Amino acid sequence: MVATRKKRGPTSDQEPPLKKAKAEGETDLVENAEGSKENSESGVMAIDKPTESLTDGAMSRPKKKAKNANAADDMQWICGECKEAECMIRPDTSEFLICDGQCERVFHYPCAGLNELPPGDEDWICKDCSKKKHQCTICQEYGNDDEDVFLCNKDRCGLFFHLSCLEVEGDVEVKMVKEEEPITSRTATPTTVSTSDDGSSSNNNDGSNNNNDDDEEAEGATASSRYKPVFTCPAHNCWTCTQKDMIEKERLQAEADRKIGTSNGKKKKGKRKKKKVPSLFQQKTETRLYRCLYCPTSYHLTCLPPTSRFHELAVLCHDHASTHKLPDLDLSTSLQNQVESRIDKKEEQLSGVRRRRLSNLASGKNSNPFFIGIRGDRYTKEEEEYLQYAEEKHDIPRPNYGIGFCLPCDIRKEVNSKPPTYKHLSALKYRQDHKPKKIPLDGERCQCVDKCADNCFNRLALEECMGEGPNSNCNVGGNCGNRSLGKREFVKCKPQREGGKGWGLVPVNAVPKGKLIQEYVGEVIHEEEKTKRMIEWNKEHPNDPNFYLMAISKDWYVDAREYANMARFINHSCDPNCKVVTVNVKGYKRNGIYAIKDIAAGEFLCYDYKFDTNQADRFICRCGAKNCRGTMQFGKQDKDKSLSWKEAKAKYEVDKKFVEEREKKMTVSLVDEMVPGSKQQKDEHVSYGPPEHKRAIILQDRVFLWRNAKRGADFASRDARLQK
Ligand SMILES: C[S@@+](CC[C@H](N)C(=O)[O-])C[C@H]1O[C@@H](n2cnc3c(N)ncnc32)[C@H](O)[C@@H]1O
Repeated sequence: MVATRKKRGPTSDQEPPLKKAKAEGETDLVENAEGSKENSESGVMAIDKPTESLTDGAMSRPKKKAKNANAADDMQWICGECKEAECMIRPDTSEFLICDGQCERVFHYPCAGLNELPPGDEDWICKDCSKKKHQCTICQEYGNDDEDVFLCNKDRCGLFFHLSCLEVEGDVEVKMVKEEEPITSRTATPTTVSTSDDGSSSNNNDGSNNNNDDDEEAEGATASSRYKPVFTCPAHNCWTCTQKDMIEKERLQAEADRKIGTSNGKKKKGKRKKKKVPSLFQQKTETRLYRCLYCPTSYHLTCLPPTSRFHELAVLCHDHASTHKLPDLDLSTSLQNQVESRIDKKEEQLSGVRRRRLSNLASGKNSNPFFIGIRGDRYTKEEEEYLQYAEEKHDIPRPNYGIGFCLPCDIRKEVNSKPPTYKHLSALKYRQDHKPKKIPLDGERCQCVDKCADNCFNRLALEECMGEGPNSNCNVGGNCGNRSLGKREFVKCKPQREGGKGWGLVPVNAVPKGKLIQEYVGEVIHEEEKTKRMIEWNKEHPNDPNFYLMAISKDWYVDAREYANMARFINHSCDPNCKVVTVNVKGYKRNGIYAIKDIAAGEFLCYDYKFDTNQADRFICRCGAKNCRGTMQFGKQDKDKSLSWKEAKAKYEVDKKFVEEREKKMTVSLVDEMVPGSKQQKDEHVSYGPPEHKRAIILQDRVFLWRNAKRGADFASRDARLQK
């Protein structure tokens, strides 16, 4: 996705997309794998001087393109609404809109509720700015501007806060200034300072001021009309650096180092005095901050704690890393990925010389204090020697990303960072108070001899065999072959990123057709609880695209959002290699995911979600299959494909004729072999499908055999397929 950026004022200290990042001491950055400046189609870019900064990035509407647009104009940003670089509603949408109001956020225009881009030469104000209501960046609750929530005073920050939330956050100084004084005076001297000694602000949420010094002035006027809180929000300080104990540790370490230096007598007479290097924390105050996509927590690049997550588009702070999702990153065009593959390539070339990985060579000196062993911004002496040696002796040119090349973190670890966490379950989790009723098994014993295969009665009735001996429903017993869900005979799988769909699941080894892969487990909840959870989740996470609810029986659902196993990662495809089948195991319905094709090791598993929704457009499918119906909703394609009455009748006639002819030809009756009981009963089984008393269960489980058996549909074409 490519977009152009509207020219804005000078930079502040926020720099959301890491893609445009330059770390401390880093030289101007990166070229693509071929060494040329990155082309704009890829969304990956070369950066000269990032001249501006916005919380969620900024793009122009077409006519507002910056006059002096440079290479930095072509870059990806994150939409303030959907928190993605790519628009989910209109994937072909390549342009962002920037709000000309106070928030200055950017949006995909469909996410801003527009059908088309407004004219480029007119100002456009987002919904929140026009209503003068914004979300508090800490608690996410909406409030009226300048009454409940207040804008951070820092130039072009755009974030709003409740004063009470800032108080909880701590360390934020709130000053009250008279409204008639220009608030924009970033230089304005506050008339009053109302923070108490313990650091807490004495302001009320409505901005009123209880400070006695100002009682006189405030008399006769409502405080909110005269005073306004002025503060710099936490987004402008590095969270790590403001942890006092760390600063103290740094100070002690520096003191200890100084003492060792002096006692070793390193300062020799006559030697040129070494330039004083500022401490790590002093250095950092000059550098940019990277703000969490969901809160004001910001870090220096070198201060990102291991519990945060990030890639070149965005950062999730230590609080949001496990509960929120990073924007999708196209690995094929990812800057980090490209740089890493160049390192790999270089290492391969050099492997005859030395086999050690560049990334293992990092010294402590400039390395990230949180990621021990990961280089900061320079090659170490050893790396320098190594590259020089390769160049001189083996004529291998130095990588042209140059010495200053720096990656914010170990690339693979971050780009392919861990899948979202959930609480692992090995079986369905029922609620004590509210549980589905046990559904008795049919009670008929199967007639299988060595093995219960596809023609086992229990299997056909979507029941697993259980027990042994006379009371069992199985003629074989033990390892009959129709007990895999009960025995949890699952296939070993691992989660893996699946482009455009978040995380997916792949089997470690090849899986033959028909095999059970995993069970879809989670909390078993009733319809009412499901509705309640959906409403709550949508309210709290309006942009979360992931759904984990699966029907298990009438009015009962499995919710795999919080409690689950790996099956929760299996994505949808319109041309699936798996299928979900609801099976009765010892009286309880369970959803097994079975292979319907031979599946190679490492091939993404997928089944048709058949989403029961009337919002087809909200559930856009990106499976890429030839027969993709464009949505994960069920039925759209089926409706299009429905036959006309004439066609249906013609088909029926063909089928009828086929069955009649086949019956005449049959020398051995399949019925006699397969179905127990008298001739009359057998015919009934075959002509009318399973017994009538199973009708409800079978229809509920969508066993289409029932309909087929009843109507005799499409036998001719099925037979033709089998013959093939
Ligand atoms: C059960 S989750 C699957 C795991 C999910 N990808 C993740 O990262 O946790 C279902 C969600 O995955 C995404 N998804 C699955 N298949 C998809 C597809 N074919 N196209 C687009 N999104 C898909 C959708 O957001 C969907 O709501």
